[in-house]
Amino acid sequence: MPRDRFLKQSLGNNLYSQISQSRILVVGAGGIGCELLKNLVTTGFKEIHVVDLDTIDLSNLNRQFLFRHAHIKKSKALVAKETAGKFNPGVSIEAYHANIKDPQFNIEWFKSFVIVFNALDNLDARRHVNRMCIAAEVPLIESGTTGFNGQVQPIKPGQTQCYDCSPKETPKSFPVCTIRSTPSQPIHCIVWAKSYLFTELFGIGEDEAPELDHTEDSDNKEEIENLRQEAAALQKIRQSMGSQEFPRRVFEKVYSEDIERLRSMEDMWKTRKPPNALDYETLLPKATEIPPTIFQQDQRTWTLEENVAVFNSSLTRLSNRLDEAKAKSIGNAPPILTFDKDDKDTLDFVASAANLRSISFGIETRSEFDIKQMAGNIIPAIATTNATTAALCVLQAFKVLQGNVQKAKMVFLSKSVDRALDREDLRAPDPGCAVCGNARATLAFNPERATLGDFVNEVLKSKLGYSDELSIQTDAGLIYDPDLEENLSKKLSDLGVVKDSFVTIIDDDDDSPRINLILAVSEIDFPETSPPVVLVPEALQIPKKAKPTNGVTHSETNGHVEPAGQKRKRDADEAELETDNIRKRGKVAEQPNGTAITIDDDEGAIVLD
Ligand SMILES: Nc1ncnc2c1ncn2[C@@H]1O[C@H](COP(=O)(O)OP(=O)(O)OP(=O)(O)O)[C@@H](O)[C@H]1O
Ligand SMILES: [Zn+2]
Repeated sequence: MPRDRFLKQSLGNNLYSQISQSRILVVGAGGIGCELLKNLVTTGFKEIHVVDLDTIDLSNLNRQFLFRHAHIKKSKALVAKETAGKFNPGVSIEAYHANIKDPQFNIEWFKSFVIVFNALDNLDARRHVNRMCIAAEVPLIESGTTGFNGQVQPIKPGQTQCYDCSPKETPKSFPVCTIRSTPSQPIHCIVWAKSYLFTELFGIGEDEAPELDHTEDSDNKEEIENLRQEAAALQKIRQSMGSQEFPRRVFEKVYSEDIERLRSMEDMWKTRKPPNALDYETLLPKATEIPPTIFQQDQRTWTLEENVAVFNSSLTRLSNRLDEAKAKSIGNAPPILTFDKDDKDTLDFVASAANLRSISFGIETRSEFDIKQMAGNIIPAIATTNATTAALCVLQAFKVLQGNVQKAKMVFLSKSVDRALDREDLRAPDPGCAVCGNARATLAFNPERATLGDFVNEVLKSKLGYSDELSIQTDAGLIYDPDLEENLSKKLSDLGVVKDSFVTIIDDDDDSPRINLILAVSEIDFPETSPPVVLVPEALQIPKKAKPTNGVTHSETNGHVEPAGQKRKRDADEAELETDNIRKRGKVAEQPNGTAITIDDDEGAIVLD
């Protein structure tokens, strides 16, 4: 078949046959996932499993090209299987419309794959797959994109850093006082409009908003109390929703009264510019003259009066919607509205309310288009970035599959004039990493018989030589330490140690503790004569904890060690090519600046750097 002939030519016989026998997993069938599936299918992988929990949305169609309009609301995984399957009739795709964290995807299942690809969009799922791959000792190709930036990280358990070896940024939240009293940037006003004003008027209140960080509350007790009273007053105004007076009352409350109150707190403005109250009466005549089409002009910043016009009109539209919802609602829970960047009424309200607050505080205003990006925390997804990143994932996977993990690289894609692609050597695992800096084994036990005492005394102390200073943690919490002796007589199964969960043994010895031991739990039907609990493997060497190396980790490349992150020009050997041989075998075109080499020989290899 011609397809296979060309694949064999371009990949070489060995890699080709390895690829065609590899059972692989793709987690996520979104932006990167669609591109990846297409690449994997056309590269000759024959058994691909794909998991995605979501259904197809209209906004996915511009880049998730395996999906069409008719597929909206259908399962991403199932439609991706159908469409990508057609690219190569020889492929078998197994699709799961499910969360990768579901118990059916246990360590045994992960072990059945030769390699796993992450094409996810959130930290939590990425961390989970990383942990499962480490436990199952399966290589993982981790990837992600934001706008023009992309990143690929090959992870080989035990040999390279895992996803959790380096700290990750958690989503940004803002102290509540910055948002409610002392904004200084447009984003502060946008968060105020979206998470405070919108939810107080149409939702269930600000306390649920993830963008608001209440940790500083205890330092500002008095101001927090004032803010609570402000919110309570707004709740009263909410009761007049639907009346002609409603927009005026909201406006005057938040842009006049509340601002005057803030202004009167002189201490607050010693080092900052105080805000100015806005006067509804003076603004209204001009605002009423603004044509109603103003809110369609979302690419330019609106004037003060234009913002007032959009504020009034969106407030009326949203009030009417809430009224209609109330008329239709059954049961006790009052209907609410939630902000959605694609819901024009809610966006109009948030954009105009944020801009009015910005004007009051002397902060620059933004166009509705910009506010949409910021309020939805969206950096636009770019199809080209996803496509390039997915291609890089496959190229890195080749190296891992060929056993050349020392040649695999962390690859960065960016919008740069000089160099769109950059790479870094993979680093050695961080000994202090909570996920991979641990010893691992399997804990097998008989749920009918095994007690915590059997486990602690027979296995941990007798066989592995732990001292009394140890504690045991399950996914649900602490089940043993020297103060929890009463648990020793309880069955492991009654303490939450269940199949497919994890148990962590922490050595609390002061002098030279061992690294944590993470046990993946499996239940086995033991014969009556065998011990009720065993570890696999039984003889386990658990190293002592090493002192972290202050972030200066080293990576091994071709047998020599060099500081991670230090860039070195790739030589031909590293590019998996013997320059001389290539020159003899095929055409080598070296670009004048020496940065790119293109090889085109009879075996079809093309390498670009
Ligand atoms: N726990 C999980 N289990 C399975 N699939 C997941 C899980 N978490 C996220 N996903 C999937 O990962 C994919 C990530 O794709 P992508 O980043 O393109 O996001 P999207 O939701 O499709 O698009 P956008 O967020 O840009 O609107 C999504 O299809 C999402 O459903
Ligand atoms: Zn790690």
